[in-house]
Amino acid sequence: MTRAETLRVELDDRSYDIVIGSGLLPDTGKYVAPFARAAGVVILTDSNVEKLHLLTVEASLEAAGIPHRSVVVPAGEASKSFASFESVVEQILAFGIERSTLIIALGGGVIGDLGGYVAASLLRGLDFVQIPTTLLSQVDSSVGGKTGINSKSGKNLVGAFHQPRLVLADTAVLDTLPKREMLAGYAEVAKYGLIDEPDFFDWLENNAEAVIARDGAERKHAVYRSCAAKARVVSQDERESGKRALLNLGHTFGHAFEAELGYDGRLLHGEAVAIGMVIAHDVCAAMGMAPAQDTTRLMNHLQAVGLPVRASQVSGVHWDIDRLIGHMSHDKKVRDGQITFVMTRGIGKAFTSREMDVGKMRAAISRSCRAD
Ligand SMILES: NC(=O)c1ccc[n+]([C@@H]2O[C@H](COP(=O)([O-])OP(=O)(O)OC[C@H]3O[C@@H](n4cnc5c(N)ncnc54)[C@H](O)[C@@H]3O)[C@@H](O)[C@H]2O)c1
Ligand SMILES: O=C(O)C(=O)C[C@@H](O)[C@H](O)[C@H](O)COP(=O)(O)O
Ligand SMILES: [Zn+2]
Repeated sequence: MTRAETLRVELDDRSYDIVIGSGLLPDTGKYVAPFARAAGVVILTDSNVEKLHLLTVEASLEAAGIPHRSVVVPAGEASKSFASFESVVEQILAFGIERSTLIIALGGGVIGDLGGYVAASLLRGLDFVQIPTTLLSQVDSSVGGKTGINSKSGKNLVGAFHQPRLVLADTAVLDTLPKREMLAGYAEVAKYGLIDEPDFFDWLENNAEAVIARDGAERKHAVYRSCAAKARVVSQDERESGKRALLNLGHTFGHAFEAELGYDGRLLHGEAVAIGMVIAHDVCAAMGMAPAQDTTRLMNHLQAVGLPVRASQVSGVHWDIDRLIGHMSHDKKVRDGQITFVMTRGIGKAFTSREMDVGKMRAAISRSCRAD
């Protein structure tokens, strides 16, 4: 077995490990065995990951004597839908499952969110294991138990908190990931530095290229550090009643862009988050609470790695600011009709507040949407 590092998400009654290493996928059976029963496992994956990595996982389960079946959905955000949820649930029920059947979500955040919600719903709750295969899912979505699908009204509006039993992150599988997807995941890596780890942001400024380019020590460090940050927050605030909301930095804006485009792939989640994080810094600078140089520093870094930093970079879209602000009203951080925003005093100094200057926010969104 390859050398792996293990982190633990500490929760009252459902603590679990995050195992991170290079070349773990062929050992899936050994890692999953403690959670698999005679009823076996159902692997949920998407049409891209099926071609690249499903056989490795199936062979490993075979070798470990674990009965398995697979369900494949089309790749992409559109699979986080009611239609896809129904189709997956019906296919799995037709297999004849039991409460001890284990679900494995093998794929990116779409598969993790959909698979986790399917697991939460089937027979009122099956155990599941996350095997994240994108940078985004390895550093963020596989950890923390937020599962769900999108609705016409907005992003992730239907779902459940359902923690996995194990997260198995093989950094070598990222070698097959397209560059654009790698960059989208990188936005969520940078997010941890921006929230409260300025030293990590400094490190990323010097090492981003290596993190993105190859399965080496830098990539493993970035995945480990991101998971450690997320595990810490989730252990303290599993259900987002306080600190966990910081993980939403840039998301109130980013989700509005995604919803407006109907999740059609013109803007990936991580790209939307990159643009949203810039808006968050920009509006806080305009409100006089953060140094304007930090917005510039953030934009320079994201641009240097190849991420979009303005909504105007999505070609052929004329953004309607009122509609974008309308989408924001569906944010899950709305209380008593008011959004709790993730604001910042500068890089590494994020905080939550309801004291948003709506005029300055509108201006910051407009600056992002305007080509210049
Ligand atoms: N639950 C959470 O806490 C959380 C956190 C962040 C994001 N999310 C959600 O995650 C989703 C985005 O996840 P994502 O960026 O992983 O997208 P994704 O799941 O769509 O994967 C991106 C693309 O990469 C392909 N792919 C996956 N692994 C591959 C591999 N190893 N090699 C080649 N291709 C591969 C997929 O088929 C897909 O086309 C969004 O829906 C977002 O809302 C959830
Ligand atoms: O885990 C969390 O908490 C996050 O907010 C992580 C985000 O990166 C992620 O996109 C999450 O799905 C957003 O959650 P939502 O509750 O705003 O839909
Ligand atoms: Zn996110």
